[in-house]
Amino acid sequence: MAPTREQHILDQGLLDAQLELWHHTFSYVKSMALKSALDLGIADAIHRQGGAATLSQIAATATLHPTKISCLRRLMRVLLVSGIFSVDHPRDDGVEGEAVYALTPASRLLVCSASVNMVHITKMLLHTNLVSPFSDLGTWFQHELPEPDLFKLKHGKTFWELADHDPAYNALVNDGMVSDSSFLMDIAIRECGAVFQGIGSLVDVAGGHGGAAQAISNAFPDVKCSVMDLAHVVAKAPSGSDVEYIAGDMFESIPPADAVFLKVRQLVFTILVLRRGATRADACNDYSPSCCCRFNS
Ligand SMILES: C[S@@+](CC[C@H](N)C(=O)[O-])C[C@H]1O[C@@H](n2cnc3c(N)ncnc32)[C@H](O)[C@@H]1O
Repeated sequence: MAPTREQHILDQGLLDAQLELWHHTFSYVKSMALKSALDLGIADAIHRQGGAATLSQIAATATLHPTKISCLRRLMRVLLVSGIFSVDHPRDDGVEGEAVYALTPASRLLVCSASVNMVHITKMLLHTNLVSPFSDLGTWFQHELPEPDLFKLKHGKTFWELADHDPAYNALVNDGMVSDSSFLMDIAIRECGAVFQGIGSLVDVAGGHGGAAQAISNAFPDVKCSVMDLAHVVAKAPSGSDVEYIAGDMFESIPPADAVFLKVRQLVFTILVLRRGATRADACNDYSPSCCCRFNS
C-alpha cells in the first residue's frame, strides 16, 4: 500500500535526519584521511612529480603495498571532497584519461621540502595522544573542575608531563610548535612588525624551541630575544643562535626584559607584546599591553 502524502513527508524527514547524523558520526574520517596522507607523504609524492601525479605514481612514491592501490583511490576521493587535493581527467582524442591529482593551497602546506609548511604542527595535532582523549569527553563532564583535564583523564599525565616523560613525544610537540610559530611569525612580522620597533630586549614566555623568538631576532637583530620554557623543553632547545633559552615556570617568575611576548593561538591568532614601564622590573603589573596583533586563522 502506498504511503499517504503526510507519511511520505515524515519518512523523508527521518532519512534526512539520519543522513545529518551520519555526516557528524563519520566526520572524523576527514581528519584521519588527512593523517594518513601525511603518514604516507602523498603531498610530497605529488610534489616530486612536478605538482600533479597519477594514482600509480603516488602509490610508487608513497611506498604503498600494490594490493592497496584501489583503496588509495578511495582515500583520494575523501581528500578531494575535503579540498586537500584536486583532480583532473585530461582528455586524449576525446577520451577521458587517467585521473591526475594535484596539490591545492592546503596541501602545498603539507610538502616537507617547502620553505613554508605546516607538516610538523599538523602531525602533532593529529597524533593519537591528542585525538584519543576526545573519546572520553562525556566522562570528563561528569568530573568536578579543575582536575583532571581531558588529556590527563586519558593518559594519567598532563600534556606537559607526558612530554617530559616521553622524549619522542617531546620532540613531536616542540617541532610542531616551531613549525606553527615560524609559519605565523613571518606573516605577523610582515603585517605588524612595527610592534617590535624600539624594544631593546624581549622574552617569549612559554616560547618552546624559539620559533617566534628566532623569527623576531632575524627580522630585528637589535632586539635581544630570549625564550623561557619548562626545563625539559629548554634541555633540547637549539644552540648556536642569538636567542637565549631560560628554564623556569612562568607561574613563579618571568625573566626581566623590556617586553614580554605571548603567542595565543585559538581560532584567532593573537600576539601580545607587553612593554615594561619604568618602575619595578619584576612586577607583572609594570607591563602594559601596548601592542597586540590579531589575525583570523
Ligand atoms: C602550545 S606551546 C607554545 C610554544 C610557543 N609559544 C609557540 O607558540 O611556538 C606551549 C608551551 O608552554 C610551555 N609551558 C607549559 N607550562 C609552562 C610553565 N608553567 N612555564 C613555562 N612554560 C610552560 C610548554 O612547554 C610549551 O612549550
